[in-house]
Amino acid sequence: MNRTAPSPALLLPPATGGRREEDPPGRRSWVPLERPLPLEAGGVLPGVRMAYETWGRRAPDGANAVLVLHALTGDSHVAGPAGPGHPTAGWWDALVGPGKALDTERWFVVAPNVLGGCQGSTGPSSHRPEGPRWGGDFPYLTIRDQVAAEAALADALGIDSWAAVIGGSMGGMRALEWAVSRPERTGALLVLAAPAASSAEQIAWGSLQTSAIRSDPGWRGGHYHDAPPGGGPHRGLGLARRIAHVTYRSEPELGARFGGAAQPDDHPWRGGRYAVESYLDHHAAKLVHRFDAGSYVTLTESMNGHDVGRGRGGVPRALGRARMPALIAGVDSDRLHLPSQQAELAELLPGADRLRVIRSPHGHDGFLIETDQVGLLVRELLPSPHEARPD
Ligand SMILES: CC(=O)SCCNC(=O)CCNC(=O)[C@H](O)C(C)(C)COP(=O)(O)OP(=O)(O)OC[C@H]1O[C@@H](n2cnc3c(N)ncnc32)[C@H](O)[C@@H]1OP(=O)(O)O
Ligand SMILES: N[C@@H](CCO)C(=O)O
Repeated sequence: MNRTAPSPALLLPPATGGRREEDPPGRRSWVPLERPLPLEAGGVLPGVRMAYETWGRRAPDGANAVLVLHALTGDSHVAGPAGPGHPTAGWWDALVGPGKALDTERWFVVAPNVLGGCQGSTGPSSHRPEGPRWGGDFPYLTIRDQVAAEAALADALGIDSWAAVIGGSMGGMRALEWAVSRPERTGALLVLAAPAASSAEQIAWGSLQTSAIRSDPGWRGGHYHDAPPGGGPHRGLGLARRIAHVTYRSEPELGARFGGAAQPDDHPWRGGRYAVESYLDHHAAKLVHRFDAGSYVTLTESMNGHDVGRGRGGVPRALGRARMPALIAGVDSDRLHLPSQQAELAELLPGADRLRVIRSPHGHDGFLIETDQVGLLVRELLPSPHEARPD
């Protein structure tokens, strides 16, 4: 068992209450969208900018471009060390680089920060074009809006069509939306641990998390970004992360790692914590220091509203449009995005053959942890070397 000392972050407020768009940019680039973005729920979002990172070299015709889409609290930093502008090391560092599954000698890998996020792209912590931060006035976004912004980014980068679109969890929802709404721009598809539509239970988990944030007095209707240091809803965000993290891991894993053990020197009988509580506190504290609560609410609501079949005659009909080669994978121990949901996708997508199963004790987070297995899927999906070279 890991014996990390209890983190004080939820007792002592963090310095900022969440990351802000002015943080050092690191290797990120930005593209401002030329026009206000029409939103599925009505209205437009003006002044959108999309942050992204790239690896490898773009072929003159852009045919070697691969789009990689991150999950809820991820960002554009798929590969590379932590550093200024990058609070965490690349979340798929094992997959992107020379000779790796996403071989940067061949592929031009592009990863945007999702619209509504807090790592460079426009979100609730961003300033309006001419005014204060959006805060609680930031509009409701759907997965479709996020993909529309990513398509505008692709336009700006001169990429007509992706050789492949790859994503897990919320990134998988967006990858699926790319395939259904823009099949001509999606050469191949890899969806990991994501459903065609969010289920009642997934919405229930999400709503517990947004309720935790909104019930924090520091939330102030979402208008907390200019509050004094630590005045934001960090307790609510920490609670949301604790709830979420349980759903990201499996019951057998938590049992094997922590069981009913007390955290050393912090026994529950003396007002202390169980080891598993300490573990959740640790993950909560880390998230509170690197993520904005407003973005967490916005993105969770986007996931809750995910339904690739909405207004398209239902899921089977919508998926029938996506005829590109597709691989659909689930994690066998995932209790949040159930493998049965991915089996449905594999059944209904014309270009998919069967469900691919990632074997992992770690639950939903297996799509982040089991990089050897994910790498094999990526290699299987991508066209052979002679079909895609930078020059
Ligand atoms: C697609 C995307 O981009 S999604 C974004 C991905 N990134 C994240 O989600 C960031 C948060 N991190 C995580 O969720 C996980 O660390 C993963 C999924 C990235 C990796 O999982 P694992 O390697 O299995 O890490 P695990 O869940 O065991 O956590 C390890 C941490 O818990 C700590 N820990 C373990 N036991 C305890 C305990 N009893 N008390 C306190 N802390 C503990 C460890 O010290 C370690 O801390 P560190 O990460 O600060 O070094
Ligand atoms: N650990 C991942 C899981 C969500 O899919 C995240 O925080 O984004």
